[in-house]
Amino acid sequence: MRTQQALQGRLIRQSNCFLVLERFASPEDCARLKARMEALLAGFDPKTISVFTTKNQKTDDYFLQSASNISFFFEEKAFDENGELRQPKELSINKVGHALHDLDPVFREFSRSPAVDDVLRSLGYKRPLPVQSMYIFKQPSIGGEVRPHQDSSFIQTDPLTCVGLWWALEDATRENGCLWALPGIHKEGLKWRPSYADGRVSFATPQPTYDLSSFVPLECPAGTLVLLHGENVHYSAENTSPVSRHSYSMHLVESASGVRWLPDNW
Ligand SMILES: O=C(O)CCC(=O)C(=O)O
Ligand SMILES: [Fe+2]
Repeated sequence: MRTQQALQGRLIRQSNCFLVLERFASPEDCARLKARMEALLAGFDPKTISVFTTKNQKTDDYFLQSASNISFFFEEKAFDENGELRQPKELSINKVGHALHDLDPVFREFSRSPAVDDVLRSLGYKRPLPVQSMYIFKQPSIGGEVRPHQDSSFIQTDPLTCVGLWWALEDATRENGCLWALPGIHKEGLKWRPSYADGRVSFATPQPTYDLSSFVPLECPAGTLVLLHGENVHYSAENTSPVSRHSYSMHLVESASGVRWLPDNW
């Protein structure tokens, strides 16, 4: 099974810039990660409020510091007009990130498993280095969209080596906000990168717009691993359905010699 996954994995970098591998994670893996996230959420005090949206990306300190923390971001639509949560905190969080793969033992074990390592080696990575991870909830009815983007815009090395690993922990469908990807776009290179002002990352420069009719839906059952080339453009729509769409994703770069981490990355 592993070899088969590894061989399929090699194809992605040469062809469509994404690959969907069903049954990569077992039902037990998915249940373990979901239960762990439930426990982390139970210990979270919702007084720490930071909203995550990709509409007009902000860089407050809570967001910036989340690179090396387990931080909680609310859905934009989680609050009523008085600023109070409309639903329990468990159904109000957009995502948790961005160092689960390092700081949490359960996510760490999953993220650094031999199966993950096999896939990365099959893609040609010699010293794959995880740089960020996140758990996205796509909450029922209020799960926010993630606008079309390339992961390499935010995670840059010279040469570019970012790759995204995205796991469906619940079935992902068009109704609950599955990923959509643009086949072949990685061949056109990196389209946009954040600018930097006063030593801070800024999303002020306009991002490219894409014709959404050219994207393909990556609908998949729980347990599926989706591999995304760093220059692939992908997005996910708002979840207006009554069903959540939990996922876990991790972004990695090559850290072998000859590859330089750009110092102005977020
Ligand atoms: O899960 C989503 O909706 C988007 C995730 C994403 O953009 C990523 O993992 O790179
Ligand atoms: Fe992404």
